[in-house]
This record gives sequence, C-alpha cells and structure tokens, in this order.
Amino acid sequence: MPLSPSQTRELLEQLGHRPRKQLGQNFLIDGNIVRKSLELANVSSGDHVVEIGPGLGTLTRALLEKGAIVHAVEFDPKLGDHIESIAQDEANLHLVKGDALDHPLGDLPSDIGDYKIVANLPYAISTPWMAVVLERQLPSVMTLMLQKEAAQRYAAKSGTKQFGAISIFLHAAFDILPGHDVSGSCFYPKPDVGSTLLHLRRKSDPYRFSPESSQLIRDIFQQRRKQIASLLRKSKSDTAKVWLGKLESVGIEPNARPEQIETKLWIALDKEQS
Ligand SMILES: C[S@@+](CC[C@H](N)C(=O)[O-])C[C@H]1O[C@@H](n2cnc3c(N)ncnc32)[C@H](O)[C@@H]1O
Repeated sequence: MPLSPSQTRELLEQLGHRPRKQLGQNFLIDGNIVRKSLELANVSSGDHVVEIGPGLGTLTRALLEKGAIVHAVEFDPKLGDHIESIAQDEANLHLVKGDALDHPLGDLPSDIGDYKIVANLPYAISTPWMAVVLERQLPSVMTLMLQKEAAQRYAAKSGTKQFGAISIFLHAAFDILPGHDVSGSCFYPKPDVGSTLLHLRRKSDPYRFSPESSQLIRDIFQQRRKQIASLLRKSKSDTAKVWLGKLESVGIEPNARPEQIETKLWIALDKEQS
C-alpha cells in the first residue's frame, strides 16, 4: 500500500525533504492507481522492470512485492539515498543515482531477454526520455503516468492536432490502449496539471524508424500545416529526396499535410527507402 498523505508528509519531514516542483515530485498516495499500474503491466515474479524516478519508493515497493527485479533511476540525491537504503535489504532492487536522460533504462543489462517499464514519470522529461527509449531494445509493455497532454500526443491518431512525430514512432511499435485520467488527489502534493495513466503493448511486428527518418519526420512536423511535397523538396536530407519520389506510389497525396498522413503510410515511405 502506498503511504497516506500524512505518512508521506512524515517521511518527507524525516528525510528533511521538500518536494521539488522542477523535478515533478508529486508522489503517489492512491493504492488503486498503484494496483492498476501493476495489473496493466501484468507484473509477475522474475520480470525485469525499469522504473524512472522511484521517489519515496511507493511503486518500487509494490513492484518488489510482486517479485520483480527493479532497475530504478533517481535524479534527486536525497531521494536516491532513501531508495539506496531500501536497496540494501533488497537484492532485486538496482538503483542508478543519476539522470534518466543519461540512463534511460537504469542499469538494465543490454542482453536482457525482455523487460517492462512501469513509472510515474517526471513529466518534464517524458518526451526526450521516450525518444531515447525508442532507440534501445523495446520493452514488451510500458505503463506510464504522464501529463495528460503528453499522453494525448502519444496516443493521437492522424487528422488530430495532437498527432505528431512521437505519435508516429509509438504507433509504429506499440498498441496503445485508451488512457485513464487520474485525479490530482491521487498525488501528494497535487500536481497543477492533469495526469493520465497510459498503457502501451509492443506489437508482434514492431516497426522502428531509422535515425535519419526519425529526424526527418521530426523536422517535417515543425511545419505541420505545410504540404508534404513542398516540405520534402525544401529539406536537405537525402531521405527526403527518396521519399519525394515515392509519395504517390505509397498512396500519399503531394498536397497532404503531415498531420493528415497515417502512421502506416509513414512506415510505407520509410520501407521504400531501405
Ligand atoms: C512524479 S515523481 C514519482 C515518484 C514515485 N515514483 C511515486 O510514484 O510516488 C517523479 C520522480 O522522478 C524523479 N526525477 C525527476 N527528474 C528526473 C530525472 N531526470 N531522472 C531521474 N529521476 C528524475 C523525481 O525526483 C521524483 O522522484
């Protein structure tokens, strides 16, 4: 069970720690959300699970109770020391004290068979962190607490204003279940933004864009209202030249706007290139 608001305040006082807003320190105090996260990720004994920002250790303890081998990364030195004290008695808890952008999967061995990610993410780093995760071996599932707007962008379909490069990269590799909005009262202190629990399951045939193609898609979405052919014509990337010649053969109108082009067509373009 997570700590209640008063137990959370007591522990923070004991540690001499004030929640740091710039590090997104809104700690989970709702048992149902912790249970739901573990259930969605179907965490079972022996699973390798990456957790970003263990904080006071609420989710961490629940993962350990399930028998998971937890690879956690905590940036805040004081909270890192607190988690380290838990790790002394827990052979299954591996902590990296550092920045998740430098250690996106903690100390997870690169030759690990499969792994999951379960985290109440620090909202400010969720998108750059996700970009690095997508360059590594993909997890089988990700159950993530995100800022509501980020969750909407990740799950967005073409034709919506939230649809962007990150939506394409995620839809190419994962099935994304509809998110659950989570009340601010599930956290201490309450965040000033909305939160959504999002669950992503790796596809049986996940598609990953090459680094060049990923960069080109990001560049294209900087000007999402312009026509695709014109954007490709102006781009200096070699990939853009190839895509320009293939637009119509994969079924993309030259005057389509990037936000109207479905993920499967971006994949078709990228496959044409290789
Ligand atoms: C939303 S809190 C989650 C805390 C805890 N997991 C929970 O659910 O109660 C985010 C956590 O991420 C940590 N954090 C913030 N930026 C980080 C970064 N760049 N790398 C690793 N951890 C970070 C914060 O210190 C905090 O512990």
